[in-house]
Amino acid sequence: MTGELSPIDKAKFVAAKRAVDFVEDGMKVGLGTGSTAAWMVRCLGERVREEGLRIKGVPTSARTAMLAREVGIDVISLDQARWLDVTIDGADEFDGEFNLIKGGGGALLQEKIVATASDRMIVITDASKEVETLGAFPLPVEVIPFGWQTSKALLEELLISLDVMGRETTLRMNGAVAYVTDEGNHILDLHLNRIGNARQLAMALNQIPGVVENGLFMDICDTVVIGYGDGRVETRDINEGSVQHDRLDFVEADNLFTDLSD
Ligand SMILES: O=C[C@H](O)[C@H](O)[C@H](O)COP(=O)(O)O
Repeated sequence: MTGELSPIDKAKFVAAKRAVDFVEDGMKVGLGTGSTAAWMVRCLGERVREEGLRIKGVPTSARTAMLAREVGIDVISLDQARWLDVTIDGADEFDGEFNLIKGGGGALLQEKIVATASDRMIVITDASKEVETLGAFPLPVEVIPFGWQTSKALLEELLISLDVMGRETTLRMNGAVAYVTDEGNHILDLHLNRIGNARQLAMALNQIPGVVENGLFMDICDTVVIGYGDGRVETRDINEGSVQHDRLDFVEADNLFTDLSD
């Protein structure tokens, strides 16, 4: 099966594999959402089964909860956990200061709450997600369904007042109907190209009535683990200012591969 993995999936796998080394016995762990995070959940499940690692996992979506249970992780809610030792999650973009765009998979709200309630957030990613300036990836904004078109209009006015470059705003669709998040909300994707002042935009977006949360994760991520298709892994830590390199193989992906489409 490993022979069929694309270089990008290999990169995601090795990043996930390295990141679960940070999880220790007894920890409460936030479990991210997305294709990269799904590898991490599988790798963590393997440690639970093989090493008897005792952890509690707090999933950030219904799909992650299902996968976590499938691989043998003890799942609890954030309210049961209250505070977490670490959260490991993917990202759609990250910059040099470890600020992120997340929510490409629609899970940004639970992801932000869980990551913020953690001592440490580790992002796992392939190298393609690194950017100089955030914004090439459309920025997801979660809005409540009631009056979403009014929220969209207010949001577009805000972008003009902040002089943000690209201003196209699209309602995320699921086939012919509006996409609905785990919390029953919709997502507006902002096609901005380049976000000059992400900090200012993140704060201003959440002031708009109807906006629940936005996909800018500012000052939340501590560590970025970058995987490469040839098995190399780079770990950057913002607090220690360190960069570590090593190399993993793909053998274990054979056992862990279940459903890449997550
Ligand atoms: O809502 C989804 C999450 O923010 C994901 O972590 C993000 O979209 C990255 O997903 P993937 O690992 O599939 O590229």
